[in-house]
Amino acid sequence: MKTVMTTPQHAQTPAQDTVIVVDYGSDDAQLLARRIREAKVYSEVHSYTTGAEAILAAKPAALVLAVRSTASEDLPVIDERLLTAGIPVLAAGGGFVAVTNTLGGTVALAPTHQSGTVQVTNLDDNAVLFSGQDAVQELATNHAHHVVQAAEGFVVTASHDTMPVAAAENPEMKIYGTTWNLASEASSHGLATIKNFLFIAADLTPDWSIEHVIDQQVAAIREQIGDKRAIIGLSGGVDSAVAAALVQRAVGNQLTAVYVNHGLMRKNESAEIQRAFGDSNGAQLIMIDAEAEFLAALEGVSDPEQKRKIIGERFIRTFEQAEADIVAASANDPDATEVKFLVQGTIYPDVIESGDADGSKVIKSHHNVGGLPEDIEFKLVEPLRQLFKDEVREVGTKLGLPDDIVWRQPFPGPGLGIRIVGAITKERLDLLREADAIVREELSANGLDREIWQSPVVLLADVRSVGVSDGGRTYGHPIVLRPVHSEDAMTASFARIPYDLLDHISQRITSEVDGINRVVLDITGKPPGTIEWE
Ligand SMILES: Nc1ncnc2c1ncn2[C@@H]1O[C@H](COP(=O)(O)OP(=O)(O)OP(=O)(O)O)[C@@H](O)[C@H]1O
Repeated sequence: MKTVMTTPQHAQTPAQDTVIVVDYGSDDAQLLARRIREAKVYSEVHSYTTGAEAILAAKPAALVLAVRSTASEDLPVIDERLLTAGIPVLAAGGGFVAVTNTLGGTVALAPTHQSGTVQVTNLDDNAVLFSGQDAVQELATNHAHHVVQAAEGFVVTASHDTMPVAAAENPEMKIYGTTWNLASEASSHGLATIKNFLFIAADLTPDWSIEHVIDQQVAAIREQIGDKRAIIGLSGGVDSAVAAALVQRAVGNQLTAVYVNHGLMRKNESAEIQRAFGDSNGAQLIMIDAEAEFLAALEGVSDPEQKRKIIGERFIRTFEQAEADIVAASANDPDATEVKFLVQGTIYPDVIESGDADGSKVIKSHHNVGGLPEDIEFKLVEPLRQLFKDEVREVGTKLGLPDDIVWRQPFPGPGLGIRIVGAITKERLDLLREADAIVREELSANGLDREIWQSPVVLLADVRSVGVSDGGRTYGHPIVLRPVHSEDAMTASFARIPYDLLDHISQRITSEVDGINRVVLDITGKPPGTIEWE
C-alpha cells in the first residue's frame, strides 16, 4: 500500500520587487541573497542553468551575479541577454571578472590567488556604489583573476596595487562591479555598497519585512487549504514548529499536529511541545507515545547505521499510522472535512540545495500500514520555502512561539539514539538526558546558547573508567561535550567555552548524574570529525 503525495501547490507570493541572485556555482549566492533581504528587499537564488530567458521572464527588479572564482582558464561566460536587458546588474568578486571578460575587457590570472583583506584608499565617492562612503575601506578578497582593463564604457572607481581595476561601473548599461566580496563581513562597507546598488542604482524601495511575509503567507495558506484539513509532524525543531504556527494562524484548528515521542527525545521535550502547541493556543495536537516500540526495536543494536535505519523506518511507520487514523476518523465523521494537506517545514536552503526552486518536485512516500485507502494524495503546504533560518526564527518569535523553541539548536532526527555510543537502553537514555539538560541549562544561563551552533552531549556507554567519590571507588561512564561553532554545518570548529564554565558543568554532571564519573571535551574540527559522533 502506498500513499503518493503529489501536486504541490505552493503558496504563491504576490508580485513584489525581486532581486535575483544568479548562481554560477559560487559559495556566496545564499549569503548575497540574505544580505539583500537584510536590506529589506526580497531576493531569490536562481542557478544560471535556469537560462537567461527564464530568469528574465521572472521579471527581476535587479540581478546580482555570484560567480565562483577559480584559477581555471575557462571563466564562465555571462549570457549577454542578462547584461543588456536594461535591468541593473551587480557583479562582485568573480562576477565582475566574468562580466568584464564577457564584455571585452581584459582579465588575467593574478600572480597569486588573492585571498584575505586589503585596504583601498582611493574609492571614488562619486561612484554610485560608494556614494556617501569613506574613501578608505577594508575589502575581503578571494579571487584567482584580476581585471587589468575594464570593458568599454566602464568608469574605474577604485584601484589597488594588487587589483589594477578594483571596481568599475557603467551607468548607461546599469552594470556595477567590485573585485571584492560584498557579502563578507570582512568587507567594511559591503552591506552599505549593496544598499547603494539596490536603492540608488536600481531605485528599489526597502519594503520587504517579516510582518509582510507573515501576512502574505497567512493569506496564501487560507486560499490553498480552504475549508479542508491539514496535518503536520512536529519534531520539536524550529522549522516544523514555525510552519505549524503559521498554518495554525491561517486556518486554526483545521490543522492537526502530530508529535511522536520515540523515547529518544531530550528531557522535558514532550512537555515543552505540549505547552507551546497544546493547551495554550488551541491547536489540535496528537501526542503519540511510541517509546516502548522504538526501544524494543533498538534493543542490543550498537551499529550507528543500523540505529539510524531502525529509527527512520519506525518513525515513518508510526507517523503514517497516525495519518491513517486521522484520515479514517474524519472519513467516519459526517461533519468533518477531508484531510487533504500535509504541512512541511521546508526552508529556503533546502529548496536551493535540492534544486527544486520551481517547486515541481513530486514527493512519494511508501507506506506500510494497513487501513489506508490506496493512493491517498496529500498536497504539500510549505509556508517557509522562501525563508532562511534566521528569518524562520524571526517569524516564530513574531507568532509568539517561546524562545526555547525558536532558538533551539539543530537536533538530529534520530535524537539521543545517536548520542549513545553503544546499545540504547532506557537507563542509558535517562543518564544522557540528565547530563544534556545540565549542559543546555548552563549554556543558556551563561548566554551562550545562541552563539553556539550545536552542543551535542554524548554518552560513551561502552566505556567505563575508575573514579573516586566520597572516599569510595566508582566505575562509571564518561560523557563527552561537543560544542561547536558553524555557519552552515558543512564545516565546524569546537566552541571555546570558558574554562570556569566547563569546570562548573563537569562538577554538576559528575555530582548530579549517578553513573557518570568523568566529563571530557571534544576539540576536533569538522573535518575531520563530524558534529555528531554517530
Ligand atoms: N518526533 C517527531 N514527531 C513528529 N514529526 C516529526 C518528528 N521528527 C521529525 N518529524 C517531522 O519530519 C520532518 C523532518 O525531520 P528532521 O529531523 O529532518 O527535521 P528538520 O528538517 O531539522 O526540521 P525541524 O527543525 O522541524 O526539526 C520534521 O520537520 C517534522 O515535520
